[in-house]
Amino acid sequence: MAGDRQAETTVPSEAREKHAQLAEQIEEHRFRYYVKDAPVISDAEFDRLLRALEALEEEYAELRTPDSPTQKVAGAYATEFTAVQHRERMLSLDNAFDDLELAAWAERVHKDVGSSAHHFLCELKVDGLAVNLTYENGRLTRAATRGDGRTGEDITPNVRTIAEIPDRLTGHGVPTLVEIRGEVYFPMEKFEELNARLVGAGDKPFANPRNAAAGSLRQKDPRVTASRPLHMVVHGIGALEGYEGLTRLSEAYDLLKTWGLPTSPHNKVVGDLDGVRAFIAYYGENRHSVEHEIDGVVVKLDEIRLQGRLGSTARAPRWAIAYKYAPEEVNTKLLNIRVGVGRTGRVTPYAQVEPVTVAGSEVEFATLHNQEVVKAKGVLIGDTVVLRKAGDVIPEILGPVADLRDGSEREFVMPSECPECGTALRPMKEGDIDLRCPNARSCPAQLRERLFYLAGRRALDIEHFGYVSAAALTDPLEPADPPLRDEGDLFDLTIDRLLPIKAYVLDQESGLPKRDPKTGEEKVVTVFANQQGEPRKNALAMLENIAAAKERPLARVLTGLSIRHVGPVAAEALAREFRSIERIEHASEEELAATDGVGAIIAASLKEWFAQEWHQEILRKWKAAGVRMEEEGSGEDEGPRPLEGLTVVVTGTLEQFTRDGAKDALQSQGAKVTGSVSKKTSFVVVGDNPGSKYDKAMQLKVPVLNEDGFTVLLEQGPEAAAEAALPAEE
Ligand SMILES: NC(=O)c1ccc[n+]([C@@H]2O[C@H](COP(=O)([O-])OP(=O)(O)OC[C@H]3O[C@@H](n4cnc5c(N)ncnc54)[C@H](O)[C@@H]3O)[C@@H](O)[C@H]2O)c1
Ligand SMILES: [Zn+2]
Repeated sequence: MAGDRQAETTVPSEAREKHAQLAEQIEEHRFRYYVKDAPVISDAEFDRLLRALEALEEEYAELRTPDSPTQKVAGAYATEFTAVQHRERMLSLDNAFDDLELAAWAERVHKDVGSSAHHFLCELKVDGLAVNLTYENGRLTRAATRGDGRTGEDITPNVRTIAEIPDRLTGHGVPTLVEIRGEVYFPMEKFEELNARLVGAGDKPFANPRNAAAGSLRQKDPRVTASRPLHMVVHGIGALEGYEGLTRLSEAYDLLKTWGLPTSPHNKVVGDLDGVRAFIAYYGENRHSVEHEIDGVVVKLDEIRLQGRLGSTARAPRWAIAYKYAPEEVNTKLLNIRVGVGRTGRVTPYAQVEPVTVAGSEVEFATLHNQEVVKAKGVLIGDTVVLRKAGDVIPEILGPVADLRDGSEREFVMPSECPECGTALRPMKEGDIDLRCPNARSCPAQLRERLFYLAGRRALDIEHFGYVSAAALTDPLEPADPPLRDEGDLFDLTIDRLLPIKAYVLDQESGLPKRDPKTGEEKVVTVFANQQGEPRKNALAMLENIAAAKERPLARVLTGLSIRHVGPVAAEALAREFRSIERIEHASEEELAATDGVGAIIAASLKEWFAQEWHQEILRKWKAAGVRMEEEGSGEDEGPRPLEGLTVVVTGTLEQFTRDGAKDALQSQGAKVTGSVSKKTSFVVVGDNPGSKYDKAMQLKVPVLNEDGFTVLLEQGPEAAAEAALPAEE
């Protein structure tokens, strides 16, 4: 035991203790991850533990014994399954967490292969679990998990339920024996559905899709596996007998594909490190356009002979490396589930979590969509949860870490009353899942959100009018009567009304008052006046900008009214077609619905909106204040509108006009342009390849104009055009 004594003399006891502690923690987490399919920490946290262990071993080489977790293929085989030997070992992969580590690996590969020409094969790192499929004379005879790399768990009956995995290899050159390595994964979009089913049956939900894949495959009863939407993608070959002449791994994949195995369409061979970098950058950007979750890119030496020359360590091949992307999943505590009230009164639960950093930003809130989603996800208030932030998408909660529950967690109950105004919540229509606060006019939350939107970039674009102003003007602490009862009063604001206002500083994301970080008290400010009671600069600028906003184009005014379903695009279409709010109001539902980019839902919503008396009052007040109610040039002074009252459909390709050009030409003379042909259509203008609208016109005997007839319409008016119309088929 001389070695031991020597080690004791050089390794400080704290380091040794630290090492033992870390190793034990790591083994514990591996057991939870590989055997129970229920990890309690995130992968990023786990990787940190492993890196800490590696760092210690870097410093004190004596600690790097063969049984250290850094030296083994992680994993185990549970006694519930029959243990099976892999013919060739299944290895793990070394990781690179940044470009420097990647370059260092490439450098070593270059050195080791010497002057031999070589290529890099880039693959996606599929986030699932590894399986080993043994085919003998083309028949699937065994499927196993990775286990500890030498011994895995027999899951043959389970794997047979996966449709993508062939029972028999077909095609030319099928070998006498081959081990196929691949990853089984669970698609993200089916994940919530699975958890909903599990929770419904009183079972534990999974924390994320990776655990769901592992848990679904490692089932005693293969019928359970069969009920889960599992997929597989091939990423390697183990033992191979009875096939000669494979030189490149990329070519081997092509061959496997001809045998019927599910290979990845994303693999790419590149000549140098810059090619690898480009691949990494591309999938870093397009991570979510892939059919499975990925946590990185695996780079492999493509030449099989050179792979053999580089060999493997006890844990991983030297000829491959896994470049890890920034993690998108973290674990955090679900502190509370609150509900927020949106611009249209929709009440949505959202999660308030212990603040965490994920994908580069600090997250404190995550949407939960509606009460059914909360149930489906199976999360309880007080749970540790997996929080995911995928790219620019708003953060979401994937699932709970059920193994960490201590019994103090409680279920979320959807409130029956609006948290801001106390009105009883109800669905808008029977059968709607979403609940709404029906107090649209004066619910402080709805009014605040509407005003904020109205002042926003997509609508009136009023500078210096932000979330705090919206809240202060509609629901101040003082004075008792707010300067705005609703958005109708916006353009009548005066500085005198603003100066006395005191209000909370509201956080836009949660709608909750911000707190002073020192005292913890809710911040109250005189929003528009300084300490001397004089107007703040911003307040004066805001008033100026409100006045200027009266001149915004009609589409923006329309957008700002927060009519359900009428966003900037529909508003634009309506403004172009009808050119004034009055004409929109008086148009029939059919006319509205026939407008390109509008449709039946928006038409119905418009009708509903105009029918409300308080909406009419907003329009009256805005009009009196001088807000633009019609498109520029749509008034009396506009010149003749010889096509007023006509409805025209344009279809097919014209020679002299683009589609928009034809539309503008018609609309500038007062015609209405719609997208579908009906009995009320005055003319259908047809270019080349007109399609079904032409047939419909013929059927309904609507006059059809070719391009010449169209010119007649524009230059000489409807009577002359009727003469120039194509003869209707009898
Ligand atoms: N949260 C926890 O408690 C916990 C515990 C243990 C492990 N883990 C996580 O598991 C991972 C470590 O596991 P590991 O040792 O299997 O290493 P690894 O996942 O980093 O790499 C090896 C594995 O990658 C898979 N893989 C996916 N795509 C591949 C491709 N195209 N080519 C080759 N292989 C591909 C293979 O299954 C292979 O076994 C880490 O992400 C770690 O964070 C987490
Ligand atoms: Zn309300």
